Amino acid sequence: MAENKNFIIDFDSTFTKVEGLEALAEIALHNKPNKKKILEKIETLTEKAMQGDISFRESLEKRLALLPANKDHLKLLIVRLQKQISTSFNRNPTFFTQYKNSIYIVSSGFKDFIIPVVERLGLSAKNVYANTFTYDKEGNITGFDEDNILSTNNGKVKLLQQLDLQGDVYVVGDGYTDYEMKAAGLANKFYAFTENVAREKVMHKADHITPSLDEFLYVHQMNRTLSYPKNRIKVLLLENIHADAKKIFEEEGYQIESLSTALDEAELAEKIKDVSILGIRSKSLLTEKVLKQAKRLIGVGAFCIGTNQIDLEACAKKGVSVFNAPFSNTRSVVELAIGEIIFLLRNLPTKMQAMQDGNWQKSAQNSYEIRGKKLGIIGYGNIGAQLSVLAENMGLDVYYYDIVDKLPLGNVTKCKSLKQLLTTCDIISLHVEGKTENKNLLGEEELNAMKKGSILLNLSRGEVVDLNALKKALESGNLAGAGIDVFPEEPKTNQEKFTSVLQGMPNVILTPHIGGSTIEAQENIANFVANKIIKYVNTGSSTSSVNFPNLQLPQLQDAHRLLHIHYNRPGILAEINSIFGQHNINIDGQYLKTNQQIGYVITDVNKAYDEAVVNKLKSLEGTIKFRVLY
Ligand SMILES: NC(=O)C1=CN([C@@H]2O[C@H](COP(=O)(O)OP(=O)(O)OC[C@H]3O[C@@H](n4cnc5c(N)ncnc54)[C@H](O)[C@@H]3O)[C@@H](O)[C@H]2O)C=CC1
Ligand SMILES: O=C(O)C(=O)COP(=O)(O)O
Repeated sequence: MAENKNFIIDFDSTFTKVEGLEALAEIALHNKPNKKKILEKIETLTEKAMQGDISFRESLEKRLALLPANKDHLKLLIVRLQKQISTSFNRNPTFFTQYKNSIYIVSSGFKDFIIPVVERLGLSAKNVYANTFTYDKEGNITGFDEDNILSTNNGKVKLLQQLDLQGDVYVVGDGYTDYEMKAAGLANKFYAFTENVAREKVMHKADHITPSLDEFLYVHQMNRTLSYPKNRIKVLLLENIHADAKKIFEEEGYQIESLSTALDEAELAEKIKDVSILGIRSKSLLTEKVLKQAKRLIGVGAFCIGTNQIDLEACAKKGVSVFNAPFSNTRSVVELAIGEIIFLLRNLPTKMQAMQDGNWQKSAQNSYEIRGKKLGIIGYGNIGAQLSVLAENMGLDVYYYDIVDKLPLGNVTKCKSLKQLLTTCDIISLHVEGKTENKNLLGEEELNAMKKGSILLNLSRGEVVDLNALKKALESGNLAGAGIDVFPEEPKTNQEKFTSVLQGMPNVILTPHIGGSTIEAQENIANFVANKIIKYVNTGSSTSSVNFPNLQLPQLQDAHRLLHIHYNRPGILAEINSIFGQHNINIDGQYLKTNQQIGYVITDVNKAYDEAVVNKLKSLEGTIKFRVLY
């Protein structure tokens, strides 16, 4: 209850993102030649006092002596600080209006600039306890009111003793002097506020570290703008995902752990326990066994195209939405395939190795142009279709085979069967997904059906080709070469050894699953997937999720959004709406989509609703997950 709680809030680097005196020095020293040096001295003095290394009085006296500021500078400072109110403070205006009489700004800064800033969030001057400047006749700052208790050492403690507040006292601040109020027994708890600056020494003393005001309000179960503080969302990124993803999640306020390798099942099962968002690439297997341990998982990002490494159904049944990047690395795969086709038709792998060994093999034997050759693409999806366009432009005659009806682009010829494609083409390139049905799609029989002297590319998934059969086909001379980027068993890290039956074979290109490994692709993937996940967390929007019904949702406006994920069974929407009806809830908007496993219902309701509704929705039979957004 507000009447029993008092909130002591620091100003510099807590209420605002910056230190007031430092910002004032920036303004006052504008265009002055010694600006940098003086600013550095002022910052050092501030930091020393904040860390508790020198007395506050000493720091203040020294800082003001360095500061040639006047009232005009102060006016500019106020405008600047009003724009630099901490993000999470600005995000929670109702906290300030609702508790304005119980919030005290206690600062060693100066009322001259604090009051006009805190008034912006509805606080009044009478609840601001801070120092005041003294001025000369021209309005230059000459010093500070030395009788003010806050200008003395231990000033905040003495002030709080004088205030003699009744009820609980909670201190929120970033400095050591804020902690001292708790240490003196004058506050129940000290919350180290780290949104703008995180000081080890202060955090170490805190009862609770609060990376934003949202966390403080969440802990106290008070009225707030965000239902769940973002700093509580833990993200685990594996397999060297591009640094942009970490940056994007960090800017959103999430906690990130980033590893360069994949983890095995047992390691991942252990690590995933408190993770809300998992980011992986093609190596990490996300099995049902791992998912059993994932108590807080909301979303998974496959920072690649393939999702065969993820048990998508088990994820859906756990209410975990999975996102991938279906286009971002397609061009990179296509470019590598084109390069390999040229290399293999010119017999380059063999010739290059000979040069390395000191053998000069100038000859046109076994070397061909790609122009006019027949390229057969298995799997005419995003990669296959793009390859067909580029290859056709380079003069290849393109054929494709797909199990799904696909629009042929350009002059491409569609084959009715895999056999037709294999027996027609000089080059076969695989671009199918890695589902179980595609295991050994090209085995002995299919490889034998290929034209004599043809070449094979596999840049899709390792299991799709039987490598022992491929070895035989190469040895028999039926196949003249192969480019293989993916393998049934791939090392988890760059330190692990790689072995394959194809090692040492002539005219074979072996690459370490790098079809999509270009700077451009990795950067695009990081941005695409990270933003999709953030949108899902913030709005519930599941557009382009690979295992959830896709719902594109409007921006939430002055409403609560209730997200209900359930097993897909008849009648559940009616049951949900009957709960709303029983509680007289006004529905602003409702969105429903189902897939084979699950149903996803999103209901926007007006602000006021009974908590009992949430409990009823959560306990409705068939419920998998329930989230409230506001
Ligand atoms: N080497 C690498 O670094 C990379 C590998 N990939 C792999 O390439 C695969 C394909 O990527 P996209 O073209 O973006 O996927 P996509 O989903 O757009 O296309 C796959 C196509 O294969 C077809 N298909 C599936 N099974 C088939 C079969 N048995 N016979 C004929 N057609 C079949 C599907 O109907 C679909 O049209 C990914 O699933 C991934 O495994 C993707 C990116 C990078
Ligand atoms: O995008 C895909 O499916 C790939 O195979 C690329 O995987 P990677 O991100 O390189 O582990």
